[in-house]
Amino acid sequence: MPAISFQGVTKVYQGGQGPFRALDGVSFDIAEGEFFGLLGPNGAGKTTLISILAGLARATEGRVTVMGHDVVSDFAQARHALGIVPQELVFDPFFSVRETLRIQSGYFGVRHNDDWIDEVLAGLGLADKANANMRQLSGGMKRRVLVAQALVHRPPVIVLDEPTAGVDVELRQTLWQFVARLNQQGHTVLLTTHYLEEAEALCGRIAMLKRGQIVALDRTSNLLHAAGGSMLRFKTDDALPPALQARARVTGRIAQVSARDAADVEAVLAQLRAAGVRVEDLEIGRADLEDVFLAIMQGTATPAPAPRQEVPA
Ligand SMILES: Nc1ncnc2c1ncn2[C@@H]1O[C@H](COP(=O)(O)OP(=O)(O)OP(=O)(O)O)[C@@H](O)[C@H]1O
Repeated sequence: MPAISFQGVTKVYQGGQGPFRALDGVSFDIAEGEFFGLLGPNGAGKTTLISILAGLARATEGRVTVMGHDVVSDFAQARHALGIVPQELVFDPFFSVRETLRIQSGYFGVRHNDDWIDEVLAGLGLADKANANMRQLSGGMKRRVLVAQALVHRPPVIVLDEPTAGVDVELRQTLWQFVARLNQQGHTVLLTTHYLEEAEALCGRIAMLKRGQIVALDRTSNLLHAAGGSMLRFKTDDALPPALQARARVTGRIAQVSARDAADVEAVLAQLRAAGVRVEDLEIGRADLEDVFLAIMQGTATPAPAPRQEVPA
């Protein structure tokens, strides 16, 4: 049984300019124990998909289950299996951190869970703030409490929606260490993020969403591999020869060209030389997830083979 299953999920919004398909037949499964990344540019439909998963929005068509529970017909069970860390901060300022977490536990019918609350507080670097009032906390500390709140009922499936937007490096590290530990203990994690290096470091598989459709879904290592092994980056004032233009990304004076392997790197350099392109500050590096992401979003890469339902190792 998958931890999360999206089956033909379509969402049509009725807007001023007629109906708009924010999601168009999204289907994929996330297996139990996976650390899964959902990436996409602004407006791709990530928040819409997460809202449907959380039971906050209804799919126009299709079905979503969490640990086998339908998010519509079996809402309470599905919601209980989920720990969702939302983007926005909403708290009652008069309660302490511990009270806030106890109240949240109560919503899920969980009591006498102070040992777990202590573990979560320690894991998130909040142990010394347990008795502080919410209004005394900095924005970053409040964000940690938000994560703690999502975890009080020990959900098997943890959903992090842009959890590190505008968050400092220290919190990002604390958060990732803790979430990685929970994942090792068997919790399934679904992460949406704009920080591609985070997704690359943490996620075993990644789905990329573009205009409401899944355009790539594979193991992170396969996506990186499919993008071509290397990336040449250099500065130039000259126009690239047409053959290279087609596979280059140019931003101002900076050009980036992907290459499959060392022989291909040689071939690119030879083409530049033959065309008389003057190159400065040449660097040859490994393609990273950002390269993959941009290539797929711009349609210059063959995306990884159509969504595969591959069970993680
Ligand atoms: N309530 C709504 N009514 C009409 N259109 C909507 C509504 N909510 C979202 N949309 C549209 O659906 C599309 C997908 O939005 P969504 O918020 O899911 O994208 P996203 O991938 O989460 O983007 P971001 O990274 O900016 O958060 C967008 O074009 C958005 O304008």
